[in-house]
Amino acid sequence: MDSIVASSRLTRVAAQIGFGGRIFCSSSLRNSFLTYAEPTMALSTYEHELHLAVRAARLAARLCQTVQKKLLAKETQSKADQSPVTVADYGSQALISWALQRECGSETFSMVAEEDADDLRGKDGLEMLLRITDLVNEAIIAEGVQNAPKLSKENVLEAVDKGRSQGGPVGRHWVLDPIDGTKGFVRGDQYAVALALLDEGDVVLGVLACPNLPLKGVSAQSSSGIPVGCLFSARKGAGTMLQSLDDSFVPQKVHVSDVDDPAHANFCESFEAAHSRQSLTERIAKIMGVKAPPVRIDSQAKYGAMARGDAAIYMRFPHVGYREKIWDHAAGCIVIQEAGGVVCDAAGNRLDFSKGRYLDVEHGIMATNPKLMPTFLASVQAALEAENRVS
Ligand SMILES: Nc1ncnc2c1ncn2[C@@H]1O[C@H](COP(=O)(O)O)[C@@H](O)[C@H]1OP(=O)(O)O
Ligand SMILES: [Mg+2]
Ligand SMILES: [Mg+2]
Ligand SMILES: [Mg+2]
Repeated sequence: MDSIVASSRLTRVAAQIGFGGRIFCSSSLRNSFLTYAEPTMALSTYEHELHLAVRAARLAARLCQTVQKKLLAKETQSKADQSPVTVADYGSQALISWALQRECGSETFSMVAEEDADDLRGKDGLEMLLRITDLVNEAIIAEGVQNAPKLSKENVLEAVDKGRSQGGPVGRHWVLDPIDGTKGFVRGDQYAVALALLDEGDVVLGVLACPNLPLKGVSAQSSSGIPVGCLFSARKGAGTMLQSLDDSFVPQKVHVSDVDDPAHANFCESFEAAHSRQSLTERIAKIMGVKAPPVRIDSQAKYGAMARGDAAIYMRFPHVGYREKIWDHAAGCIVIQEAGGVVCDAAGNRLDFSKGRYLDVEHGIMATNPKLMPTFLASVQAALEAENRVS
C-alpha cells in the first residue's frame, strides 16, 4: 500500500499533536511515540520521516508563495530584484530546519542545505534578517502550530546554519534546496522546495513541493483557471505519490511514461540556457529520433513532471566547470526512481549522494524509463563523441 494512504491513521494522530508535540525520529524514541499513539500500529520504514518532510515542505512552500505574490505585485520594496528571493530562500530553509528539529530533536540532527547565514550576520544583513524572522513567525502562526514560541532573529540564524553539514556515507542527513530554480521563482514561473533524507549514503525519501506546477500536467501551464500546486513524495520501495499542495486533490500514485519509441517521446530540460548545453541536448534528441520540441521548465519540478509522464526523458548537461550539488537532485532522483524511472550520469553510473555536498557526475544527468534508457545512453555517448571530434 502506498505511503500516504497507509499512513492516514498516523497522520491523524500526528496532526493532532502537530508541530506542538515532539515526534522523535530515532527508532527507539519513535517506538515510544507509537506505543503512546497506537500500541498495535506498525510503521513501515521511513513512513514517519516522510510525513514530517511533507509537512515541512508544505509549510515552506506557503512562505515562498507569499513572497512570490508580493514580488510579482511589486509590493515588496526592492533594493534589487534578487532581494525578496533571498528572503524566501532563507525563510524556507529556516522553517524546514526548525520544523524538522522540533520533531526529530536537535541533538543528532544533520542537514545538508544550500544556504548559510553568513550574509545575514552583521550590520548589512540585519534588515533582511528581520524580514525573514517576521516571515518565518507569520508562517508558523498561519499553520496553527501549537505551543510554538516566537522565533528570535538568533533562532533564525541558527536554524539556517544547521544546513552546513557535510553529509557523507554514515548516518542520516536531511538534504534541502529551500528554493530550487531561483530564476524561475523571480520570473513567476516554476520552482520547487526540495527535501530528501539520506541514510547511510542512500536517498530513502524525497519530497518536491512545486507551488506553480499545474495539477493536470505541465502542458496545462498556459491556460488560465487550471489548478496549480503539486506535491510529489517518494519513499524507498513504496512508490511516488502526487497530491495537491492545498489538499484539494486525492493523493494518487504516479508512474513515468512507458513510451518505448523515441519518435513518440518528448524530453524536458532547464529553461535557462545558461544552465544546460542546449545545442548538445538538441543533438542527442536528433540522434535518438525524438521529434517533439523540448519541454523547458525550471528546477526539480522537471523531475516531478517526468515522474507522472509529462515528459519521457530528462536531460541536464551543465556547461563545463559547473559542479552539481546533492540538494539539486536528491529529492528529484528518488521521485523518478520510485515512479519506475532510471536516473544516471552520461557514463551510465547511478548517482552517488554519499560523497558530501557535491555530486560528481560524468558530463551530465539523464533520466528516462528502463525501455528507452539503452537507446538514450547510446545517443548521449554518440553526441558527446561527435562534439569531441568537432572541438
Ligand atoms: N550556471 C549554472 N549551471 C547549472 N545550474 C545552475 C547554475 N547556476 C545555478 N544553477 C542551479 O540549477 C538549478 C536550476 O535548475 P534548472 O536550470 O534545471 O532550472 C538550481 O539548483 C540552480 O540553483 P538554485 O537552487 O540557486 O536556483
Ligand atoms: Mg537548486
Ligand atoms: Mg536553491
Ligand atoms: Mg541558489
